[in-house]
Amino acid sequence: MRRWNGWGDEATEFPLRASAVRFLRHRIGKGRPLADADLNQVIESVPRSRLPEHPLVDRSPEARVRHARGQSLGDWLAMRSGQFGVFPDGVARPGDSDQVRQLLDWALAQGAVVIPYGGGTSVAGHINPPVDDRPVLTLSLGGMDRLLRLEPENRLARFGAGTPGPALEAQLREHGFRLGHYPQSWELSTVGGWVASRSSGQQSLLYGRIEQLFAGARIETPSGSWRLPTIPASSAGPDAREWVLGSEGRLGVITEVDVRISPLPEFEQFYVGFVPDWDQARELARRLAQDRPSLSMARFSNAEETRTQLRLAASPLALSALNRYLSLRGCGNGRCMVTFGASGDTAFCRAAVKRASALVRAHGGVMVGKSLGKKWEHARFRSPYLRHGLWEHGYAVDTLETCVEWSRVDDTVSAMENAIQAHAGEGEKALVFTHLSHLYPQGSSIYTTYVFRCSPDYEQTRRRWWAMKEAASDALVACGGTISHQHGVGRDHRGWLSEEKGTQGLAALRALTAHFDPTGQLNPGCLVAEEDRP
Ligand SMILES: Cc1cc2nc3c(=O)[nH]c(=O)nc-3n(C[C@H](O)[C@H](O)[C@H](O)COP(=O)(O)OP(=O)(O)OC[C@H]3O[C@@H](n4cnc5c(N)ncnc54)[C@H](O)[C@@H]3O)c2cc1C
Repeated sequence: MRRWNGWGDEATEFPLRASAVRFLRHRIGKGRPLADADLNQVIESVPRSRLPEHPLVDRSPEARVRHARGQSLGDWLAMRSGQFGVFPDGVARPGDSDQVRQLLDWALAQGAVVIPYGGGTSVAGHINPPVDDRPVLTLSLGGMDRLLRLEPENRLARFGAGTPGPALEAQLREHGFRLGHYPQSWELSTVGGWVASRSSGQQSLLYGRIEQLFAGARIETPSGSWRLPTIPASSAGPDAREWVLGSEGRLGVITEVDVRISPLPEFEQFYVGFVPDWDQARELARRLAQDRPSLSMARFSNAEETRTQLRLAASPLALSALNRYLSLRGCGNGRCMVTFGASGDTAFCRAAVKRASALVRAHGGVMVGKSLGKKWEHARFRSPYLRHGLWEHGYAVDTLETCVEWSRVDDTVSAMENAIQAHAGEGEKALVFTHLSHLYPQGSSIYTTYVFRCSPDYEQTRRRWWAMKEAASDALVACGGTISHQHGVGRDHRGWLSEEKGTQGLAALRALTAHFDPTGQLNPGCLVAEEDRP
């Protein structure tokens, strides 16, 4: 069963090793565990629903609790403390596009706010019901999780928008295909959510971001139904698919998604190497992005991330043997971990791996065999469970991400990390570390994680979290970065959108939402603010 107040399945744990707890205590102080609220108490606090009965709408308090929050740290603190603030008035679970149309028309007639809900894995406040005089209906697409059409010749597949990653890949695998879109939230996030929030998967180097995989859709909007055809390419004006990508539930409910698929790879393996320092790691990343040696993924951890990841994952004995070996091979304390993978035709992949390994060595580095690569593959979707292990020991964790040109990478990393550290709180420290993992010839995404110990109470912990997030967001935007490379805008990042879109761009975005949703009932406050409407 899915956890009501955290990540993933209740049966899956990721406890911290004793050596990892010692490491955290040494770096940021002894953790301060906070007491968790009880589900039954939270259920009792849910007010009466303001929606009338409907056969497809569940108004039970438990369903409303389970759909009230996403997965940002702010959401986590709200769920753990039991201080939710607002709950949706009902949760609808349609089984097909016609039922979505029916529910949307019904909700619009009730004057209700409608929040499209995929997997609820948003980390930017996308699906949180707003404080509103109108009732709120959360429209969960989870029942629409099937392969609807397959066109092998055209390498196209159509899915119900609520299909989560594992179900999507399993249905394609039966026919010898894959999508290849693997965000870390893959276990729970859905194909409709990926499109609506412009997601990027771990193997974007080969398969592309969701923009490259998204071919067409059916969308139920307040203004009517809309089918986006799967034309491979067109010069007939702006591409309407771009309006839907990143629309965050503001234009309509995506009910069916057409995606571009690939044959299952003949070969797929992941490898780990180390280079002596960050300058080498960043230059190697740039070289790989610009030479395009046909890898499917590549990730470059800075020295702090390398240290922390190995401390959390490896036994002290194995770690000290590895460190000794790396030091002997010229990768001392500043060592940075490089993870890369190749997928596809065997001969092609072997050549790509050979070339990438040679580049690691050319940057003073060393490859360490396949076992660490296998470990990465095994843990790639398990790491979100680490949040639980940290929380039990009194530590909170959050991430921030952006994308900048290569010439700005170093300044942006420093600005983000310093801003977080400077706002960790009086007498407090944060453990801050960064990696580059989505590479483009022009630049790279930057992904920064920060771990800090909780304050003595929830409110202080929340305030410190927001101070760090706000300062780092100001810093990354000041460096010319986007407020989000892959997590989207939601409600949490809205304040930083104008720097990227400009006055004209924002006005056009508002006009677009007003066209599809003239009465402002679809996910108001997400992406752009209501009061800013023309
Ligand atoms: C641990 C963790 C790791 C993550 N890793 C990644 C990562 O590697 N890459 C990445 O890109 N993101 C990542 N994310 C963020 C998140 O998973 C993505 O934004 C994902 O695309 C959201 O999908 P979802 O189905 O959960 O959508 P939801 O969270 O349910 O919704 C997100 C937004 O999309 C809208 N929406 C959802 N479905 C529809 C629909 N059918 N029609 C219209 N609007 C819809 C919602 O209204 C909302 O505005 C991560 C999140 C977590 C918690």
